[in-house]
Amino acid sequence: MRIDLISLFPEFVAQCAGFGVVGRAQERGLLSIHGWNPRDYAEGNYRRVDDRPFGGGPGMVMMIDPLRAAIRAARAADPAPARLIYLSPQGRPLTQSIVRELAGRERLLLLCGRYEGVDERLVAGEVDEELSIGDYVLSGGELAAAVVIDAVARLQDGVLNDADSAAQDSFEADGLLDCPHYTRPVEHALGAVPEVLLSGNHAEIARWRRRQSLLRTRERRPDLLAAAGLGPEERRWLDAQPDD
Ligand SMILES: NC(=O)c1ccc(NC2CCCC2)nc1
Repeated sequence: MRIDLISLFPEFVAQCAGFGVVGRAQERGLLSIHGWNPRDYAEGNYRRVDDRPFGGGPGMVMMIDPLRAAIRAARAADPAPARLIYLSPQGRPLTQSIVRELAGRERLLLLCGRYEGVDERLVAGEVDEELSIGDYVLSGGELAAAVVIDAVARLQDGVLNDADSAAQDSFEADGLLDCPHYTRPVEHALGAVPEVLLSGNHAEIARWRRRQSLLRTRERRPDLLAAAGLGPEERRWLDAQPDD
């Protein structure tokens, strides 16, 4: 997958994407990230990329033309078509199902705003989709872009060495919260490991993990439980079994 970032700080996002599985994905050519800085396309000796907002008010607004030129340069750098995604609190809330959909694309163009945002005519005229990583305001879209890149990159074939780990991620499998995880030592001052996980009985372990996910989801995020489409036997099972 190819990802092009339009940002005043493209190196910021490239740095974030340089670690762990995403960094390895780049080393292995499963993912390539390219930065395009609107300042490189700004006119005048001050290379202006922002200006004061019409109608007054605090802060600055990113101007159309430097962004538009950077977008054009990014599109021209590769023949593969791509939809332009703008990261902002006004966007569609990002979910794992949207991540899965994005992960299937050949290419992503991510537009990262700064200041108070970008001129609305650029959004209306050039942006194909607006996405939000959550209901809070950041100083720039770069961190949101880094989140999208991480979530999408780990789903690329060959990125996670044990493919199951991605498939087993609760949001992956069924939209539920993840079950608890344990590792050595078995005994610890902070407590012991649930016996079932030491039993080697894989069917029983899978049942226990599923029920833990269900219990946790009901407890912490009942809204997700409703959307998870549980089978009737799981509902009975969830209500019937005592906590172990
Ligand atoms: N919740 C988010 O996904 C998000 C994205 C961008 C942003 N800030 C940017 C948007 C335009 C200027 C700064 N804040 C929050």
